[in-house]
Amino acid sequence: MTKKIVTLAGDGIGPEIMAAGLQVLAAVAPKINFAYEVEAKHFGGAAIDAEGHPLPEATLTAAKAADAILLAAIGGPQYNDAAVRPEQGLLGLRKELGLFANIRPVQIFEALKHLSPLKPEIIEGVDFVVVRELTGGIYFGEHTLNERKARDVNDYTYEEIERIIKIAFEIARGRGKKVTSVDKQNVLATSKLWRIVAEDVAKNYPDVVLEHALVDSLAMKMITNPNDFDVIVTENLFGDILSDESSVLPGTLGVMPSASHAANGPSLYEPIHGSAPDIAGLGIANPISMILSVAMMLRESFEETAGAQYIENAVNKTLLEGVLTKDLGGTASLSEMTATIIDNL
Ligand SMILES: NC(=O)C1=CN([C@@H]2O[C@H](COP(=O)(O)OP(=O)(O)OC[C@H]3O[C@@H](n4cnc5c(N)ncnc54)[C@H](O)[C@@H]3O)[C@@H](O)[C@H]2O)C=CC1
Ligand SMILES: CC(C)CC(=O)C(=O)O
Ligand SMILES: [Mg+2]
Repeated sequence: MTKKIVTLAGDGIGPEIMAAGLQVLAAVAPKINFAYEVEAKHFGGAAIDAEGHPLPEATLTAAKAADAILLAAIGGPQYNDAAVRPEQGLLGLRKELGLFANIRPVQIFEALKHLSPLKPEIIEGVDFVVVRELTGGIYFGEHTLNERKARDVNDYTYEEIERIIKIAFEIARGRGKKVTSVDKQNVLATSKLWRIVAEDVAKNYPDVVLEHALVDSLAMKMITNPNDFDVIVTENLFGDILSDESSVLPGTLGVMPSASHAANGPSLYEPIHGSAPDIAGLGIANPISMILSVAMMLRESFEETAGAQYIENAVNKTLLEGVLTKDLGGTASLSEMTATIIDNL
């Protein structure tokens, strides 16, 4: 049956990397007999410009009816002082679709080892997953701002914490059997509850080791001892920051994909980075984050493991051949890298 994929290209480098991701999908589909149709929708700043809202009704309706959603990136400095910002569309979409579980894998491609700013012996074998809670916490609490005082509310219910911790344990069960739950339990009430829930959930997973870590020192250990981690689970804000930090291990945000899942309904796949306004339109963005998001979609929404593997192998081969974009210290353009990945499929 033909699968319906809704694409949200968004802003900045978004349209460039989305085009690359779709070219790779089109090239791999015949190899795996994957039938799909694409419906492109306005989203983020592009939707504000076209329709006056970052998440137009038609976009939301199409996303809800999709089999999977591909999102590139949104945002840009031109919206910094706007009454409505692209980021509100992103948060709104996550909330509307109930995409509470954001999975951000961190792996080091063989070819990238020598490009990492860290010593090869530190990053050798690194393979962990950041599981970020995506529809609660401080991004979704009340925000008030006046000239002399501002306030952002961070709240979590037991159930919101429980469902994301369960996801982390399920993932850990299928891999290294270790969960590192990250909080700021020495200060925050939400973190005290987080730790209690983590302990409760752990009782149902005797085969998985649970450890707790405070977010400040964890941020340091992620860089000095990245091999200590298997599955890291944490709240929305900490997960946002820690996952960007984890991109230092491979050396660039440009190779970092993600998947976001709901209890029911379509999943969404997107790079972890933003719209990179500093390089937008130059044709030099690294498309791998988007291309690997396509691979995650094939594997996690459509059980097309072979298709995902074709893409991942082609990316690895391309990097080994030394076809590198500027963020990786190379001179390849986005289109040269995409074409080489397609040749290597
Ligand atoms: N999911 C989304 O759409 C997200 C949107 N944003 C938005 O993106 C805008 C820019 O935010 P920044 O803080 O600059 O973060 P960013 O992630 O867009 O860029 C940070 C740095 O990484 C580089 N970079 C990112 N992706 C790259 C790629 N594929 N290839 C090569 N280099 C890449 C950029 O050039 C920049 O130097 C803001 O409006 C922000 O709100 C930020 C994060 C996520
Ligand atoms: C608007 C932000 C919450 C987007 C972001 O930084 C992210 O999802 O990683
Ligand atoms: Mg982020």
